[in-house]
Amino acid sequence: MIAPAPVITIDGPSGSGKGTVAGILAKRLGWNLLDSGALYRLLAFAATNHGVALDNEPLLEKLAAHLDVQFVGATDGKPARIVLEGDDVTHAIRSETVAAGASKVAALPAVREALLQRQRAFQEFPGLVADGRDMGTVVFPDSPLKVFLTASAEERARRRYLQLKAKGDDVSLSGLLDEIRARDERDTQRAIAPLKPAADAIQLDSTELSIDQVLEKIMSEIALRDIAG
Ligand SMILES: Nc1ncnc2c1ncn2[C@@H]1O[C@H](COP(=O)(O)OP(=O)(O)OP(=O)(O)O)[C@@H](O)[C@H]1O
Ligand SMILES: Nc1ccn([C@H]2C[C@H](O)[C@@H](COP(=O)(O)O)O2)c(=O)n1
Repeated sequence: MIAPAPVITIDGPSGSGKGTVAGILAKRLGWNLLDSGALYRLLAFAATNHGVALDNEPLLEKLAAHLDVQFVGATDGKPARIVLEGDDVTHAIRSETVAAGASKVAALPAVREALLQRQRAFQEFPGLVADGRDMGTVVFPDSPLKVFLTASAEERARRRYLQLKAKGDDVSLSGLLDEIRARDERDTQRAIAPLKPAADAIQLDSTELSIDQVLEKIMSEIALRDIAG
């Protein structure tokens, strides 16, 4: 029997650097990338466009099962464009409003079930780097390397502040810290697939680490496990 493509999972709270690190790692290894948070963001965005309430589980389940989305091209390990129902929503789904909506729909069991196979379909050769909240605990429990990446809420808010300011968004540091804390609370306290480290995850606190230092630590775990050939 042929072994399935290897998966490296990177889970953690918002702003810990998962997406950044996963994108660079996927590019460096030449592997596929799954940004699972994008799927929850896309669902929240589509629901709002279609006038579906973010707590209407039966309708959200249907929408999730039939989500018409394409991840187009790839630069720096990330899709160049995300197209939802024919519209380019690459940037639109990155707002804090959409993030808060994503965190709400993600708490619904039927929604998570409807998105499960779509996420698993990303497991293709030569390998997959998957980032999210439950990649190591639920979606890819057999992953040979699970990383749980954290940072203090203050540092994550600071990073998000710099990121959004650089885009020209009018945001406040204290507002972002409140949003991050609210999202942490929802993501860790929900009944299904809560944000938590898998029992066999390695935990990395990036509060005082640069992106390169985080990558270096993960690369040495990859080498230790001889995962990437
Ligand atoms: N170790 C680090 N040091 C400094 N800045 C960092 C570090 N890691 C990530 N960043 C920056 O923090 C911001 C948020 O990072 P990123 O989007 O990767 O976080 P995330 O965990 O994927 O968040 P989300 O779950 O909300 O998508 C980005 O601007 C990124 O460049
Ligand atoms: N595997 C995942 C990925 C994401 N979510 C939810 C929780 C987050 O608050 C929201 C947005 O994710 P982000 O793009 O910020 O990583 O989606 C989840 O429940 N499970």
